[in-house]
Amino acid sequence: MYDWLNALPKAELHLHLEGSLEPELLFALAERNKIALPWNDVEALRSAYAFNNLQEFLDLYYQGADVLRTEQDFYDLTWAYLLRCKAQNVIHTEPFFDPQTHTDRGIPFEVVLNGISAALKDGQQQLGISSGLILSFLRHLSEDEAHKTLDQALPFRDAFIAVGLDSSEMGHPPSKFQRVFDRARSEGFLTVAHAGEEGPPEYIWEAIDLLKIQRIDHGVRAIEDERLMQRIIDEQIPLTVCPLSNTKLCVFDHMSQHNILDMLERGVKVTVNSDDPAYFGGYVTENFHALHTHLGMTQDQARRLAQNSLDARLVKP
Ligand SMILES: Nc1ncnc2[nH]cnc12
Ligand SMILES: [Zn+2]
Repeated sequence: MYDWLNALPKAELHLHLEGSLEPELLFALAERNKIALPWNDVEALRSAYAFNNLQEFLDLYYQGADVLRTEQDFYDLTWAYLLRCKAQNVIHTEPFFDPQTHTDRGIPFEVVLNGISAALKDGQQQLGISSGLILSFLRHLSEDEAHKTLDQALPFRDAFIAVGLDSSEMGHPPSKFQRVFDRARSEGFLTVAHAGEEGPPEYIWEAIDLLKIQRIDHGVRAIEDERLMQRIIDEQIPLTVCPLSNTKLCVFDHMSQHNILDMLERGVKVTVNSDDPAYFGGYVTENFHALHTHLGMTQDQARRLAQNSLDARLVKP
């Protein structure tokens, strides 16, 4: 089944480039940039990847991103991810990057963007993988900070298809970013937002009604609100679900409790994604395979999930 799932053509719609930083590359970049690390080796770092919640993961994710300093570093990060896409027949990807994670450390916005964009262009030309980049605001920071990031992005507007919202969800509802999302939409960007990963269904309502999103990232807590479920089904609002992430971050205690196939069978446009594969133990195929192993996902269900990912692209082929 693994090989069959791997060969299925699919799109990835929820992937943080910073979360695809494998420990081996993290160590190589630390050496290249002469940065001392608090871990002795790759194994010691990997063994730190045990999380009780989103925040514990984010603390390590931001620490790991500190090795990314130069345009070449961002190129290498993105290229390594695109090679994984090629190996798993991901024919299209719409990755996130978090500019504030880097600009707050003094890395110029253009350094980050140039490295990523050059790799995405090579991915199209050399690997045949199409893409659309999503600029994600960090929700634990202020809306003013997000406005400044949007200002920095406007001269490069052709490099992005959408803005998104990620980082610590609880206490940072979508409504906090309504004005900057209004502005982004008026500048021609599409919008997506993480909502209902750890946060309540109310945050999903706000993402739909206030941020006017095209897709919900995660959204698994929608199942707690029947009226919300009907809305998502009626309007076919896609959810970019990340099964391995949800179990690693204890959103579900075990994969056998995940609700993605229940949602699929109820007519929700759910898709399968890897979120932060270097930290959660697998890329897209591993996520599909876990659904087969623990939930008995059939080939027909896998085909529908893969088709949903192609249908839910923001960049139409
Ligand atoms: N799963 C996730 N949720 C929120 N912010 C993130 N940043 C990277 N991964 C994330
Ligand atoms: Zn995410």
